[in-house]
Amino acid sequence: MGHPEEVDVIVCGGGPAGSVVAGRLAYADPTLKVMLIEGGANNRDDPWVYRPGIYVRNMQRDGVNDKATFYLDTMKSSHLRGRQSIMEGWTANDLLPLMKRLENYQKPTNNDTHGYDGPIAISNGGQIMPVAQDFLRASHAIGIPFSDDIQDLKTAHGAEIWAKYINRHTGRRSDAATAYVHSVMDIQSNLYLRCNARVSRVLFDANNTAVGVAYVPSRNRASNANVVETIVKARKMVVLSSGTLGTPQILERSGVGNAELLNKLNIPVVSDLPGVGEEYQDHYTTLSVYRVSNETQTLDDFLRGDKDTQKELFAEWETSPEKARLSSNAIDAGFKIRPTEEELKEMGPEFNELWNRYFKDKPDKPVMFGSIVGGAYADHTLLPPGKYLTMFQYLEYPASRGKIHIKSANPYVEPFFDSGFMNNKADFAPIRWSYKKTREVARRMDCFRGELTSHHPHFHPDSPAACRDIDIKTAREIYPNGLTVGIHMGTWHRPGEPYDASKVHEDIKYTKEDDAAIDDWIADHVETTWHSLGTCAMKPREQGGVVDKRLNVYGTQNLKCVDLSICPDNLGTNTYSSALLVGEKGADLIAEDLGLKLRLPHAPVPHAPMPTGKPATQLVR
Ligand SMILES: Cc1cc2nc3c(=O)[nH]c(=O)nc-3n(C[C@H](O)[C@H](O)[C@H](O)COP(=O)(O)OP(=O)(O)OC[C@H]3O[C@@H](n4cnc5c(N)ncnc54)[C@H](O)[C@@H]3O)c2cc1C
Repeated sequence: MGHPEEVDVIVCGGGPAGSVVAGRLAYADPTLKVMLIEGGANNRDDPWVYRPGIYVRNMQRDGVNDKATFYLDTMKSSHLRGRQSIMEGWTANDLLPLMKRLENYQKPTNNDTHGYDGPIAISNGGQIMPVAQDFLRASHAIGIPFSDDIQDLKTAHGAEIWAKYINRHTGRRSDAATAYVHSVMDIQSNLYLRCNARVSRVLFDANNTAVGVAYVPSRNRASNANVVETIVKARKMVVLSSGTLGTPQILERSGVGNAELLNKLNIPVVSDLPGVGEEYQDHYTTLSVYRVSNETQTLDDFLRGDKDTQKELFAEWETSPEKARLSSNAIDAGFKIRPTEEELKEMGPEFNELWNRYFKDKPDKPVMFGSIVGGAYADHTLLPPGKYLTMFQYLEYPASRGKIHIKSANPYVEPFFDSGFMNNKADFAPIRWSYKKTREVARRMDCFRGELTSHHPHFHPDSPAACRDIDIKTAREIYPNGLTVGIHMGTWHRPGEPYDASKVHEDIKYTKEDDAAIDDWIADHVETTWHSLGTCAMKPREQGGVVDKRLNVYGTQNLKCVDLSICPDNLGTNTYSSALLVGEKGADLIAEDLGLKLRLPHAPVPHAPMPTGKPATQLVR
């Protein structure tokens, strides 16, 4: 049966926030017709989505990846910082019940910040790699204490076995669509899911009331590349949940944005909101890769495509997914950190100014996150053989800002995007500091066998801080019959001594030149964590706000934004949680507007098909 041309509520975008809104509303009232329009493919029971250990496959830029859209910086720019106060109804105390409502927390805990019967399972995954314990011991040795929960809304300096959105009973990723959308579609018929469809614009009546949307196929294969739109009407509400990068583009194509830009593009102005698409934020990441001993358990052979290893790991999944190695993403431990007084002195005036203004009196705000991956998080065709671990350094509250704007009313035209990364100098010091911290942790791990020099700052070869690659003993174990093992011409390969972690007590000393080398490396390699937020901020209109505290878009009716674009400031969290939370809050607000009561707990989460012991189809799409 075809989908209706008119429904009650249209949700545009089926990421975590949109899935929560669509699923919660549809489940609340089986007579309410809800349509969820999603640009990507349906993920229902897709083994390339639900197995945590293969997630990198979904990030390959191979041209046929229907699970990702890639945004490339088109220009550079510079922005100033503008922190905002919290709006009424959005304090941690207001949101805590909603955080609990979404969780099915499966870790032991000593605090009361978690929920136990929500749709999203959280656990350590089925297997914890031994490098995680090695990491925790080494972190403790440099003053980062162990905690059993650094996500308790208070801890800002501590290390833990990393919690993940994985159901420990099934080994599966706890994705929002399965939890909130497929669960409802299994038992009710009022939720319509339209995938591979890109919302081009919102339709308004003469009073600026949203009355529907137009969408186009995600890929334009129409004759003459014409834009062929389909219209769906919404009787009650249009919700934009297309994410930090998608939502502002839809608004601008609909006439909601900076009037100057819209006039240039011949788009009739519905609401002049210069804040649309501005203040883009992210968590910035750099990653450094280390050599580890050949006995260390890592995912390298699996990731580089070793056939026997892949066969073994896939087979393990098919028989007991709940404890298979693929039931984890190999990111098994991590920390949040704040600098000491001594460390602050070395972090320069720009960061100290930011510290005094923003962090000093907020002991629950971490400056950096760090985490360990049991394997090289890199293209393995570009790496030497052997085993690796990767240290991630994440900047939680960057001062830099970016922006995204459409270049055309045509939904297929790529936008202008400036991530703004590092355009505020204050962001260098914390990343530099945490590079040093993670390096000190790595050096103290039992498995450590040197730095993969290509993935570290290029210090002067004479500097005591210069990186040292794999020692010859470990290298010989990799190629016992190799005729070139141990030769080194020039300085690019500087083998370390055979390693003994128990002898590491002193921290590496860095000179000004060393710090400059780290900053160059940061500038060259800093990356997204895909924790994008902030382009349709919830704050007063006169301050550049786009939505009010009920998530209504200023100057319009029946139109809300519900996704991470609404965040006026950054978040020291994993943003998937925050997106789900914004979805829960949005669902509450819309239910109130429509006079509905949400039904709790949510519809049962489907986990079919249960493993049969036979390999599932490994479709490469
Ligand atoms: C590779 C990767 C790894 C990540 N790892 C982690 C992690 O380990 N932990 C963590 O907490 N977070 C992680 N994140 C971040 C997390 O996924 C995001 O913060 C979260 O998904 C944001 O949710 P959202 O609902 O605001 O928007 P999105 O997830 O961006 O959802 C928006 C949805 O709208 C769709 N869409 C966009 N434009 C249109 C349109 N015009 N019409 C219709 N549909 C549209 C998109 O296809 C998408 O499904 C990761 C993200 C990525 C990409």
